[in-house]
Amino acid sequence: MKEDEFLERPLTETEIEVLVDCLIRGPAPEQAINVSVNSRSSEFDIATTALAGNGWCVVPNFLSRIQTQALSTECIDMHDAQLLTPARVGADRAATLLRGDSTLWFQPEALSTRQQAFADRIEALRIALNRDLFLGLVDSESHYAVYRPGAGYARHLDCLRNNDSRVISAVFYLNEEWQDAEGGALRLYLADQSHHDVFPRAGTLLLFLSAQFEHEVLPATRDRMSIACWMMQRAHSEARAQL
Ligand SMILES: O=C(O)CCC(=O)C(=O)O
Ligand SMILES: [Fe+2]
Repeated sequence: MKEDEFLERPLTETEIEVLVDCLIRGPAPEQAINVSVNSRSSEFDIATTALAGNGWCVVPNFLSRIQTQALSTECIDMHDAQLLTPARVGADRAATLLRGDSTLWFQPEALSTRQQAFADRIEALRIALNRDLFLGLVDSESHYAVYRPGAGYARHLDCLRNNDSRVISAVFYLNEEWQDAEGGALRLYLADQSHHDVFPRAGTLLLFLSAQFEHEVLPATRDRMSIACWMMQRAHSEARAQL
């Protein structure tokens, strides 16, 4: 294949895997040529450009339909088994007025196969964001969230008190055949005082800068499932402590 031809089309999944692999581990000798040719091009180019311009973006079909359905089933099963617990806001145990979801944090050392598929994609995205936007993201954390009908999350910012480590908020939705009339939009408040509603359709990933965008989860008429994820930089307080 000619090098120009290679650059003019999006990368295949295999090429992306190779690229990510090389970024993490360094290229295997037989992969080195392709990777150097493609080091500025990835399937997340549209997302990183939009994020750089607007501070937020929507990535459709972040995982395959089968992978998304598998996560959705696992989330429902874990919810039915009462493994999710009512979320808290900071140290407040009676926060249900502000926030009505139940959550279960992913355990990085004990991910299910389906959670691993999500974590691998997030890792590829984290690497692309660092490469293209120099965000210095070192880690991520994720949890399942279920909002029962009528539950929401009042307008808020995702930054934790006394901790500036969260840089990117990423919300991945797990709801098949969601209808707008069922509500449940994530309302993102924009700098010009307008807002943008993102409906929680299966396969959609919403990304936004955690410190810049207040947002709110509107109540829905059916169960609403998602994976909420944050990509983090080293907290400045932590960095200072290590100096
Ligand atoms: O589920 C969503 O759309 C957003 C959830 C959220 O804002 C949060 O967990 O901080
Ligand atoms: Fe949030």
